[in-house]
Amino acid sequence: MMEVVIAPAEELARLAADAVEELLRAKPTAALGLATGSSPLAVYDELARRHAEEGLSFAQAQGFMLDEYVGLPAEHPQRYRNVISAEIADRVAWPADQVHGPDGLAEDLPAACAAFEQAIADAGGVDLQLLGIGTDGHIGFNEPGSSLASRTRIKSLTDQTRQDNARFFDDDVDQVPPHCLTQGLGTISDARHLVLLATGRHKAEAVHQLVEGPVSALWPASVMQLHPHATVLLDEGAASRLQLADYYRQAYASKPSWQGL
Ligand SMILES: N[C@@H]1[C@@H](O)[C@H](O)[C@@H](COP(=O)(O)O)O[C@@H]1O
Repeated sequence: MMEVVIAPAEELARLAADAVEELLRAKPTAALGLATGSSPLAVYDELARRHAEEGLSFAQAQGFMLDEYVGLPAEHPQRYRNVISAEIADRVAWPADQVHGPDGLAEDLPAACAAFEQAIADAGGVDLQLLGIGTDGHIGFNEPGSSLASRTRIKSLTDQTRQDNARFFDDDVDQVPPHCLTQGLGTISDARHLVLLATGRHKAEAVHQLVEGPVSALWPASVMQLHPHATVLLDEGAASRLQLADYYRQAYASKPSWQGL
């Protein structure tokens, strides 16, 4: 089932944080899937606040990153492991050995991908996966053309994605690595709950294809239509091309208050 929620960005971040908090309070050892990019930042801010002010604990939780660049030096601030440490893990005192990612510096990259898949399996699978979406419809770094059944592997980034991410690399597209490791669409789909956040009109076409397009490798996020529990959190801009927006609003407005995401 896919649920679409259209609300102001602050409310979306609170809703996603509520889902994480509810999970952690019920299952302190839960496995959380962590996304990079701008989209989840407000969620991480809210989780950090709840950790500091309300005692929300990540001490027993496991974290699994979605993706990583290949070859960025260990200390590079844009290495996703460092981004995740700075944006969430360090702020909530999450023990570093409980936050896992595919190793973009490994000599043997396929072996690193397999080890990461094994770590997810050993943790019993991901309970809740946070996601953003690229303007070309990627989730993780599963670019258009990705197999809907793919597992963690090496991918080449599209020019579009490298241009989109150049803002994190001094606006210099040549500094954006051409390759990455990413959870596959099959890996992501195995998570028990998918929570995707998208804000801004530049995401509107990708969001329309995700929610209302045909399920197709051309718009990789559309694989979420096959998921039994997917939540899509959108602001007005990101929702601006949805054909059934009024229906989604009505369904959410009439939702029983006891029902979470
Ligand atoms: N690899 C990441 C994705 O995991 C992210 O969801 C997406 C959107 O990024 P943003 O949230 O900054 O728009 O692109 C990045 O390249």
